This record gives sequence, C-alpha cells and structure tokens, in this order.
Amino acid sequence: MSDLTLFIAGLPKAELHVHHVGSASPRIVAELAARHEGSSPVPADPALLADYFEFRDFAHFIEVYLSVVDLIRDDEDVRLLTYEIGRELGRQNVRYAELTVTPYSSVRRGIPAKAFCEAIEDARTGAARDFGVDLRWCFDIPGEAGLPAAEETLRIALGERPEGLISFGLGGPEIGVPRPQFKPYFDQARAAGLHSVPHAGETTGPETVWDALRELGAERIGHGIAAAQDDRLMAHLAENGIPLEVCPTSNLRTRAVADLDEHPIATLVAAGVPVSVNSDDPPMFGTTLEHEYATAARLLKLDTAGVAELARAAVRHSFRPAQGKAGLLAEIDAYAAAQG
Ligand SMILES: O=c1[nH]cnc2c1ncn2[C@@H]1O[C@H](CO)[C@@H](O)[C@H]1O
Repeated sequence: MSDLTLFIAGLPKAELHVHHVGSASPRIVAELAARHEGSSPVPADPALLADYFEFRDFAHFIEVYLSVVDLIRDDEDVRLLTYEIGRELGRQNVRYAELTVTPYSSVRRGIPAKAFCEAIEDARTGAARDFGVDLRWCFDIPGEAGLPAAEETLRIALGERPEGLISFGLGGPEIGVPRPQFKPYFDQARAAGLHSVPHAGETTGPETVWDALRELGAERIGHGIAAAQDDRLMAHLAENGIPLEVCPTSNLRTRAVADLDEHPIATLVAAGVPVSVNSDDPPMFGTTLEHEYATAARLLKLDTAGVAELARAAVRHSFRPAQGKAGLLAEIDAYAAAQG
C-alpha cells in the first residue's frame, strides 16, 4: 500500500453524499436477493453483482438501483442494511456521515413509515455504540416519482421526524424532472428546520444548479459538476460558500463523465468552489470513500496535507452541530500532525 493510501485509511473522515440502498454491500444485496430467490433480477451470488452493476447510462443505473430497492421488503431488512452501512463506514474511519435515505420507495413497497424510521434509528444507535459512527439522515424525494413522492416524503419527514433527520433532498434522474416543481415541499421542509440539499448538475447543465439554488434554497448541491460549464455560477458558489458534494467515480460509472481525467473537480477547485469528496453508492460503483479520496488526490495533485484538508472541508460543509465539528476537526489535526 502507498503511503498516501495508508494515510487516507487512518484519516478520520466525514461523508456527506452517500445513499442508503446504494451502500448495500454485495454480501447484503446477495443475502436479500437469496431471501427473494426467483422474484428479482438481482443475482443472489455476490460474484455476479460486479457485472450486474455495470451501467449503460444514468437511466440504466436508476433501473438497477430500484431493483435493489425492491429487495428491501420489511423493517428487519432496513435495520440490517443500515447497521451494516455503519460497520463499513467505521472500517474506513468515517466518524460522521449524512446518509441519503428514500423512505418513499420503501413505504410504497409496504413498509410502514413508523417501522421504517424506527429501524434506521435503531441502526443509528447501534452504529454509534459499536462502530463510533455518527449517522444522520437526509430524506430525499426520488425525482422520477414526481410530486406524489414529494408529498409523501415531506409527510414522513415532518410526521415521523426521526432524531437523526437533518436535511431534505431530491435524487433520481434530472432529465425530465425540473427542480422548480418541488419548491413548495422544500419551502415547508426548510421552514421546519431541515437543510436543503438537492441533487443538480449531475446529468444536466448548470441551469438545474441555478434552479436548485433559486427555487429550492439549496445550501449544498448533490454533485453539481455541471457548474464547471458556467463561470458565473462557479463565482456565485465560491462567493457564497455553497459547497458541491462531488462523487468522481459515480460520475464515471453512470457515464456523467466519459473519463476521470476529464472530471471537472480540478476546474471547480481552481475557481474557488467549495467541494467535498464522496462515494455516492460505493458498492454499485466498485469504490469506497477511501478510494474517492485517493482519486481526488490524483486529480487535484494533493499530498497528505491536501488530503487532510479534503477531510476538514467535509466536516466544515456538514450540518453537524458546532461542538461535533470542532471535535472531528481536532481529531483530523491530531492525526495529520502525528503522521508528520
Ligand atoms: O447518483 C445519484 N443521483 C441521483 N439519485 C441517486 C443517485 N444514487 C442513488 N440515487 C437514488 O436513486 C433513487 C431514484 O429513485 C433515489 O432514491 C436516489 O436517492
């Protein structure tokens, strides 16, 4: 292992853009598929999942993603999946993670909202106790399901209000799913004290990022890499300190970018846009947060000091309370100093 790889592995980290079902490990996915043998296209053999997670384009990725969502049939599946995500984050020395959860997709498949929220909260307690990982939730609207999903997601967020819930998002495809229609729901979520973190500028242009800012009150943007096509937008993000949650390997694997060496993260950083580095749907993209840090280090030509700064940026951009931020920043400083 290279020195940088070792440094990244031990570095205390925070993750701001990682999806619940998208984080299901091949073992968990295969275990869930085996429980529903024959009724799902998802292979029950972990060795076959790598091929299953090859995506023709973004629409195909969403199709595969939803086939894994279909495997989650009851609150026990939710509890197991979420607790195991905590285990994997702890293995990578992630101390704090804002997990994007889509309750609508599971409630629509028959899991009662109350049972779903109890399951993720049980897992949150277990992850903190057993793995030292502080999990928080972003409840996101699956955009392809439109306004009914927005209505239901807001109802669950405000009606159940699990303790770990801190933000409200919008995921799924951007093409054919204009952001402005969701304004009433984001207005209500923000009025209730939830932070606004919609996806935008992942598979469409800068205009969806502008929409997310102007219509949805976005405090951070999921992906947002299309901002690199608009100097005025990059200047706006830089001047107002609005961070992008960048997920390099995701963009490659969903074909949002053709080649990692063409990824716009260096352009964004050079323009002063605040960025954090994230894994998005790690097993589906054959990556880990550690690997995303190594990828960003290569693309941004970072040394260990630069990589430590990536970790600090994620903490600063997080919605963790000030005391928790200070504690994790101090841990990063101590680790970086000890590694010399
Ligand atoms: O990279 C991504 N972009 C957009 N949506 C995503 C991504 N990864 C996972 N999801 C998830 O896809 C589902 C669509 O119904 C949503 O739950 C969204 O959270």
